[in-house]
Amino acid sequence: MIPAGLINDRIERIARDIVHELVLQNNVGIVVLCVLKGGYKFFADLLDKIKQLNRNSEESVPLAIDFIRLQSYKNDKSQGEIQVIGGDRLENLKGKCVLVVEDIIDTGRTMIKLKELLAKHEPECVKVASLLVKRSSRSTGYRPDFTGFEIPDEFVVGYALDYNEHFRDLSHICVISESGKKKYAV
Ligand SMILES: O=P(O)(O)OC[C@H]1O[C@H](OP(=O)(O)OP(=O)(O)O)[C@H](O)[C@@H]1O
Ligand SMILES: Oc1ncnc2c1N=NC2
Ligand SMILES: [Mg+2]
Ligand SMILES: [Mg+2]
Repeated sequence: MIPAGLINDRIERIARDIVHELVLQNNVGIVVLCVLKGGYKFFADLLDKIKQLNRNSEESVPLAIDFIRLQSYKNDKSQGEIQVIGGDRLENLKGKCVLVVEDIIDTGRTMIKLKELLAKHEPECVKVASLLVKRSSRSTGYRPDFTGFEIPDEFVVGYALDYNEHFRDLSHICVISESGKKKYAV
């Protein structure tokens, strides 16, 4: 389990790393791209921290935001096929530095698919921040540029992570029990 307080502290640290690496060393516009649905909590809290840091530093860079919805999980398994369900048209990413904000990298398929999609729009650079990275044998080995926590190969919910759309509203990140998986299986 990762309690909300620990998540908050870790996001403060990641925000600092991102501001140093991305915001201060960039002369192109930055677009922060939220990967819905699971990424929305990390996205909102991370943006708040980045804005706080921006306010305190003399130079602050305007951050544009964009959303894309990608779906591939049913129960606790990736369906292999990543569906792109709506989201902004990504034309305005051309020449920009894109910061992708995701909740978790498990097999890595979602991120690989997203990077392919983004490449078509010729961004200046793509950096990925994921709150969680799962150490799993199913992983393609993809690693994001910024990571919150490395977690063991367990299915977790809460803080916008779901199991068939349940438990996104939990404040903490918890491992779902076998009985919970059975009860909410589709
Ligand atoms: O690395 P992967 O194995 O691809 O798994 C990670 C992705 O799967 C989940 O999304 P999901 O398909 O559950 O959609 P959701 O974000 O709407 O919950 C999660 O939010 C990541 O986007
Ligand atoms: O542990 C997880 N919890 C929620 N959603 C996902 C997970 N792994 N890949 C997608
Ligand atoms: Mg997702
Ligand atoms: Mg999900």
